Amino acid sequence: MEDLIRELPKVELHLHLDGSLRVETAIEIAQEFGIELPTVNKEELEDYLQVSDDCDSLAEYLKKFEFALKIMQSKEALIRIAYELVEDAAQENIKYLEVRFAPLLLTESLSKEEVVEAVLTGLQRAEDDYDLEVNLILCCMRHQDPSKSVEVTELAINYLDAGVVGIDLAGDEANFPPEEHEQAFQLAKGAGLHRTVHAGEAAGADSVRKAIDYLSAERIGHGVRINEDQETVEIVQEQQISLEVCPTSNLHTNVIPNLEEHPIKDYYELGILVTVNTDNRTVSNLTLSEEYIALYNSLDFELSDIEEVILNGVKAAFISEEKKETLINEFKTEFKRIEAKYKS
Ligand SMILES: O=c1[nH]cnc2c1ncn2[C@H]1C[C@H](O)[C@@H](CO)O1
Ligand SMILES: [Zn+2]
Repeated sequence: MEDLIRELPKVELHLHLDGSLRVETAIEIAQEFGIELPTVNKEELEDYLQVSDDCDSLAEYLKKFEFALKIMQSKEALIRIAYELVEDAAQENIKYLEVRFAPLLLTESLSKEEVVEAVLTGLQRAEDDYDLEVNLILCCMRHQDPSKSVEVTELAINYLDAGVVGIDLAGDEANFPPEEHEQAFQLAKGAGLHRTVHAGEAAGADSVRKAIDYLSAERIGHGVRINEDQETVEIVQEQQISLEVCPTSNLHTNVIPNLEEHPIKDYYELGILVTVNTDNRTVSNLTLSEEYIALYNSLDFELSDIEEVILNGVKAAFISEEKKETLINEFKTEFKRIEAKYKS
């Protein structure tokens, strides 16, 4: 079953570039550019880039991005890291990928335009070399002044036809409410940019409601805690807001006590459009296939459920209805072929 899951065509919608760089790459870039790291030993550096079992909150989890952000301040680094992330995704048969990052955290020596262009270059080179489509989402950060979110949105609008499809709001949810960023998100909506918001992770259902009401979120990053309020669950159902669920990340930020108690199965059974994602491959030391295997082993998802969740990912993707239909048909054919192969 595990091999079969690895082979299934997949989609990933919630994946942070700065939480997913290869540890070896971090070391090589640091050496090449004279960036100081606490250690150049791979196993030791993993402790700085990966979350430990005793991480007890999102705020603590977010500290794991410090060294990655230091390494990602040059064009060369950004091109390489973006390329390698798509390569890693292609290796587990991801056919459609949305990558996200916060451009304003990477402007120590580059302009924000140079940052976005370097990432797009890396993504597009990998798209040319591998059989998958990739789009980019730019993150606004909760702790930054709302005017910075407007700046990120304007940047996203400039690259709307060049690979950027939407904006996100990320960062410390417990201490910074979403409504302050309303102007940016309404600007995005008016310009035809898609909107996703991290919510219902380190704060409750109220945070999800605000993301929908003030920020016109079409998708919610995580949304684990919507079940704290029945009305919010109903709104998510009625408005067909999709959830970018990242079960292992939720375990690491201490939103759930163990995978078996993750509410994703309840949401799936209610007909909510749940999708499955890794969030941060390096921080959580995880692949998307492993995340699906966890659903199978810990949450009683059957193969048909897993396939349905994969198709939910296509339905929730920030692409045209036409592309969705093409991908859904391709995936269904592949599902049948792979199932037949493993039966025989
Ligand atoms: O799960 C998350 N919740 C909130 N913020 C997050 C999460 N994972 C990553 N981030 C932040 C840290 C990164 O620097 C930023 C942009 O990728 O997004
Ligand atoms: Zn995230």
